[in-house]
Amino acid sequence: MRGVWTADQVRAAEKQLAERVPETTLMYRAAFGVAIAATELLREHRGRVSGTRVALLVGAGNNGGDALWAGAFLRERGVRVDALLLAPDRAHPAGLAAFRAAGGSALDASTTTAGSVAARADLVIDGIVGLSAHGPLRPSAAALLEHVTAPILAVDLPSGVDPATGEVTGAAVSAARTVTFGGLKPGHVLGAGADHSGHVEVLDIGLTAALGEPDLSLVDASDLARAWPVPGPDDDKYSQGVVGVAAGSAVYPGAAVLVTSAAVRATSGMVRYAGPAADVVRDHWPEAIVTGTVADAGRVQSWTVGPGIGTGDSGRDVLRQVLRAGVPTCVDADAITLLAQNENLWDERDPDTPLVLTPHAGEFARLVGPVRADRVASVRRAAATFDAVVLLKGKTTVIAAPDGRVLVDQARGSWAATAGSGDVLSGLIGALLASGLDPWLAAGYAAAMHSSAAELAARGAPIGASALSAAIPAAIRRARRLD
Ligand SMILES: NC(=O)C1=CN([C@@H]2O[C@H](COP(=O)(O)OP(=O)(O)OC[C@H]3O[C@@H](n4cnc5c(N)ncnc54)[C@H](O)[C@@H]3O)[C@@H](O)[C@H]2O)[C@@H](O)CC1
Ligand SMILES: Nc1ncnc2c1ncn2[C@@H]1O[C@H](COP(=O)(O)OP(=O)(O)O)[C@@H](O)[C@H]1O
Ligand SMILES: [K+]
Repeated sequence: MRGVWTADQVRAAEKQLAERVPETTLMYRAAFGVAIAATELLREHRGRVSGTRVALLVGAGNNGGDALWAGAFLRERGVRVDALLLAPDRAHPAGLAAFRAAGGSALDASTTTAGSVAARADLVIDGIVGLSAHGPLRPSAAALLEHVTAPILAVDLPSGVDPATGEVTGAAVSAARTVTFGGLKPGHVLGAGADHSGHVEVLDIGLTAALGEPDLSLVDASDLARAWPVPGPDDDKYSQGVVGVAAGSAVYPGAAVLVTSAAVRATSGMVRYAGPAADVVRDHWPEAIVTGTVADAGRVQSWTVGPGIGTGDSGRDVLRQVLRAGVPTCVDADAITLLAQNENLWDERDPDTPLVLTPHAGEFARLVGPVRADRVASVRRAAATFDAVVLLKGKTTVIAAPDGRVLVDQARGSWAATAGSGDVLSGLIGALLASGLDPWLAAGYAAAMHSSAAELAARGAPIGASALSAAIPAAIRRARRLD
């Protein structure tokens, strides 16, 4: 897993390090890394380094200091570097002195020539604001940015992106690449921040070891490869877990088929379907064992309940029976709405039964009120409130455990935004729960595999949920590096 640390954690690590390493040394290391990345981008886009033009957008703090020092290094490589100072009186003094000593030219960003300097650059380095950013870019920085056509290299974070939430509420830098220090920050991986950051490179600069436990984690392909259950020599049809699917209705048989499809494809465990769409499910998935009711389903190691069951009496009865079964359960779609509308249904749950709730934003609002701008905080709170894993869907999927652990899955595209794709996700989660995975990891791994399957299925053109489901084996192969 890749860790993500908050600005406060980075500052604490810096403070701890300050006893041994002077602040200027850290800045020097950071700036050197920025300069190297700049030379790589120049070579990529202009075919050379020497003789190119770089413009620095320099704000009032240390982020601007990093940019100025990087500019000084670039001067040594024969680059013409202009620093556009957004707060000339507060530009980092040592950085500015080093930059000028190296032959860099600095001008007030409010002068009329600043725009044309920004427009002529082969590369722009964004040192406007970093960890201490609040709100969108100030108007002066936003106006300057409008002149830029060259690729932008962001120092630490793309300016205008909220470092804590990834939120973009106005003008913001869209970087081709971001060089950050110590570890990833929430602003790189959440919401619009992920797209604004471009390719993110993490430089240790001596901070990483002092960061402690990450605030959030990202699932990477190696986690999926290691943890995804595949049958071994001693496995049989029961040993990877039996998944129960309580989904669909006479009106919505498709939901039952989609959940079942994902559960069948995710692992080699057995799938039992229970509900009014039994015939339709059998027609599509002869390997599933089907019955008309949850009571007749037999033993399972997990349930997925909700998609297409409706929010009326019959749906309520289904949910009640599943909650009483006492096995790990993925509660999705109509089952979430039922829980929101009938608080007494919570009483049916044995407190030891792990639940994974998988709301989209609308269902989340029904459960606990609207998702706040700080999505992670919202989901963390909900997970603690319900003593359940809560997975909030969207391009950025946030998965929180009741103990506060959070996983984030950032989809590379939005191809999964199609009807029924949530049913596929809940089928995947059910299969991983049945295999015995920790519910938080089950939800996180399922979300990551789901977005990978969406990307593979789409390859640049819209898809339906059936195609997404059909790409699950390819996504598993890709994670296991077997494609
Ligand atoms: N913390 C660390 O360990 C290290 C930090 N370094 C650099 O230091 C940066 C943090 O520096 P600072 O704490 O001085 O603060 P910043 O440079 O992030 O911000 C400086 C000032 O910008 C202004 N500002 C805030 N929001 C703005 C907005 N939306 N638009 C325009 N201006 C805005 C504020 O007045 C703020 O105090 C990091 O991002 C990184 O680049 C590096 O030098 C290396 C080590
Ligand atoms: N804009 C988006 N980009 C990427 N993935 C998305 C986007 N919107 C939704 N998704 C994903 O698609 C799925 C949609 O689930 P859901 O809203 O329950 O749809 P349905 O009820 O039609 O199945 C979720 O896995 C969600 O994370
Ligand atoms: K920046």
